[in-house]
Amino acid sequence: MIFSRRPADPATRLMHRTLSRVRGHFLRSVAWAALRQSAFLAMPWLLGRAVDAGVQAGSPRGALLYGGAFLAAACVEYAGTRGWQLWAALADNRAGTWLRTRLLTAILAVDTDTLQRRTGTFGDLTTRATRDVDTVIVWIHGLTTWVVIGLTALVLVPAVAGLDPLLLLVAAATVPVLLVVNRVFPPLFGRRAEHLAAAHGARGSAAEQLLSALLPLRGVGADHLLVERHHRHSTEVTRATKRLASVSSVWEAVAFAVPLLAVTAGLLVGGLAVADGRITVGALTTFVLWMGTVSLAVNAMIARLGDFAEARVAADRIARVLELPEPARPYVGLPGRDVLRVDGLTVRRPDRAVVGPLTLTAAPGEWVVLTGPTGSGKSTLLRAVAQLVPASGTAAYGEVPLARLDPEQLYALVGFVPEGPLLLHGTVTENLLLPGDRPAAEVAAAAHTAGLDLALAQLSDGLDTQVGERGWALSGGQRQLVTLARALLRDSPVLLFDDVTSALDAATEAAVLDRLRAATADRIVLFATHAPAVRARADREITLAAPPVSGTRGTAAATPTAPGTGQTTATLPAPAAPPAPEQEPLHG
Ligand SMILES: Nc1ncnc2c1ncn2[C@@H]1O[C@H](COP(=O)(O)OP(=O)(O)OP(=O)(O)O)[C@@H](O)[C@H]1O
Repeated sequence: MIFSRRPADPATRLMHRTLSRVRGHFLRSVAWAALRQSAFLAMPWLLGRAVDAGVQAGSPRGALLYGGAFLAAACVEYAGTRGWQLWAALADNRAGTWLRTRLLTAILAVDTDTLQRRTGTFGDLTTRATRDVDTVIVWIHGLTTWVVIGLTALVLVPAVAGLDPLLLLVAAATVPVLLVVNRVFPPLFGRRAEHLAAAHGARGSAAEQLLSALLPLRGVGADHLLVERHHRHSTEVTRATKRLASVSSVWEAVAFAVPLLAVTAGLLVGGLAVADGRITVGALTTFVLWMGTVSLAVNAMIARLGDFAEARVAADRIARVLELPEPARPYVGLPGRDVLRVDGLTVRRPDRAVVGPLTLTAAPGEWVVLTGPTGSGKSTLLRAVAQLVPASGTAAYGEVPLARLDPEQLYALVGFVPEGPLLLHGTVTENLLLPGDRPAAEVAAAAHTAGLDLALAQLSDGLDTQVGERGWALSGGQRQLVTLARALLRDSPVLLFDDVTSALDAATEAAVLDRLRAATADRIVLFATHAPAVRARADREITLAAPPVSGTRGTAAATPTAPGTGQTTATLPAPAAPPAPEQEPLHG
């Protein structure tokens, strides 16, 4: 049974699971489609009967009777088609929503390194959530057609045999040819569909980079490279589309021609049978019309096989993201205010120097600064504490390992502000309230602590200022402070700040840090920065050693130093190892 068998490979398993989510809608569409096809198949028979027995010279009775019967069949056909398409559309819509939700849930439950390993780039990930999901739902939409095809075969085999066994033989001669055709083409079609999906993913990435990096690269005169890269990938999509279309067009044309050849043969054989008096003209009419229906059914079958091949490729791409670990279950018994314990936290990445180990304990009210040379791993370790990159060692709040928390609990406990502030199109307030609604007084307090009154002083709309796409209508410092205020609003007992004051002038930075220090008297703050102003206000400082030269194993031991001194015990930094390219290089 289509819903109960457990298929082996992840793509087919995902397709089955998606279908079983919309079982009710699908079965309704099947019922309506069966009704429609029954009426559709009855029409040639009615026509044949009308020719043979119904329509007679001198009497309108037969014409009226068969005309009425034909109209009734047409009405049933209309109602059936409507019900079929309606339920199929509802099924595919619901399936698409379910798949996209699963995809988003899986993405949110996983760290960025793992996600990147599985999907390559964010542009490609977007393609999986859009084009690939759409491809799967096209398959779901078309699935009902198989019932129509099956019903056609079920009805027409005995019906054609009833007209004349010789006609059935002619119709049956098409089957082996069709089987061969449908064995030769699908593997080739599948390979080319796979190539096309990959080309779409690469173009999605290029489009994403074009939009996000155009401004910075225009500054160095490299924007044309992004445009060229997008163009190159578009050309590849066009090429892959043409290659797929060339297979599918031959496949479809050959498969469609076979039943038409059978009609030709049937006309000859049937015509001779009419001449012999073995069958009537009406029966021959019915046969020819039915073979027309067979042509349509074969055509639909080829289209559905193509949909299936493409959907398998798309489902495989989606399944590779969904294979990510299941989200953690909510942890019961979360402590109130407690200490943050980081023990031997180490990040290992292929072809990169080891980052860490980091070991520290911080109590509520403490500010700990993580400092060290460029590339020493400050941001990486902060992300590892926030569970955003996979790491060995532990980070725990009290006795609760952060790795065991579900995302909701983790984000309630740990607020992380990355180095590059990202805002969404809308007002400052809307950006502050992205994590959820908060009372106006709390918004005002967080905005004040983050120094938005200072940073937005020259903007007449204040917190109602439109920030523009990705916040580009604000200055770098303003953007940093909005993201800082947004994190403060979450009231998390642990705050991780990655160089969040790097774009501020000295006076604003000092004012913001003083307010922040006062507002976080009962919170743990971990700062990754070189900024002297932050280091001067910290209780403790941990200095990471310089990253080792590429190819060697890391020895980035963390060295604690005296509280508030701003002094480090690190030796002079060695030159940072150049990072291995992760994506297509910009040159060439
Ligand atoms: N997603 C990633 N995949 C692989 N390697 C990464 C990734 N992110 C960072 N790295 C590498 O980890 C190392 C540490 O980078 P990180 O950003 O943590 O340094 P940092 O000390 O914060 O530097 P800076 O002071 O410049 O902000 C670098 O060699 C970097 O190339």
